[in-house]
Amino acid sequence: MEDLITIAMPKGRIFEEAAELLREAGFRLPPEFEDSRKLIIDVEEERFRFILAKPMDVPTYVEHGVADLGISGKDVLLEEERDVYELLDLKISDCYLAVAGLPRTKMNDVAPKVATKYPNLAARFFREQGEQVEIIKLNGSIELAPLIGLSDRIVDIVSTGRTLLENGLIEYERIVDITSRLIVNPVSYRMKDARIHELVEKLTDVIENKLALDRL
Ligand SMILES: Nc1ncnc2c1ncn2[C@@H]1O[C@H](COP(=O)(O)OP(=O)(O)OP(=O)(O)O)[C@@H](O)[C@H]1O
Ligand SMILES: O=P(O)(O)OC[C@H]1O[C@H](OP(=O)(O)OP(=O)(O)O)[C@H](O)[C@@H]1O
Repeated sequence: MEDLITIAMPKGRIFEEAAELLREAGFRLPPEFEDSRKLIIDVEEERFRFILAKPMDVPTYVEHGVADLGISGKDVLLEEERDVYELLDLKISDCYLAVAGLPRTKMNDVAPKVATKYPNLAARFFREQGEQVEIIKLNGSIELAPLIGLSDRIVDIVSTGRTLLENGLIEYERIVDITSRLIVNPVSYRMKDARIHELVEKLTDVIENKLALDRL
């Protein structure tokens, strides 16, 4: 279908908030949308197709054009640096990225080690600070690394701060605030501009209304 719009959705913790936002913007998503194990979900009467991907892979699908749009954490966009445009800050799933470690410790002078799920972002951050570090890529439980001597520091997401606290770690530096973004493939943006603009306008209204309510 020529004017079908495909949206890459991140499975996991962003998914429900993103689905709620889409419903509020008028999408008639099927009731089983949030519970399904299907990876492709068509909402035919609205000519939208959703594909469900790992959060870190969403920009890849959008860059390659197999998805026109995608929803992605800013952390993922900063790590992946894919050729996509960022259209809208959805203001959901907020958290931040920080440098953390054991209290009262200095980074090893000779070969400081930093464990993270975000190797590109972390390397860039320390390079910009003029610090040479060795990056150790992990896939989860990042807070474990300084506790057992794998690294001097970590670069990881902080949300409530509970994981740091319960593991006796402290934050040394806040790197960047994170929210989820709507991203678009540059070609789709030109070819399907009317439908994409319509969607962006609806989402913008919902986000602004929510912000106005929060301010009350
Ligand atoms: N406390 C948090 N921890 C991690 N990510 C968070 C948090 N709060 C919001 N986020 C957002 O959610 C996204 C990660 O979602 P999720 O944890 O489902 O994916 P994931 O890291 O690929 O998970 P996993 O590897 O455990 O399957 C991040 O990219 C970030 O933008
Ligand atoms: O500040 P908090 O509210 O404690 O949240 C932050 C923690 O949540 C994430 O881990 P996740 O739960 O995704 O598990 P993981 O270690 O397997 O990535 C993140 O990597 C932190 O460890």
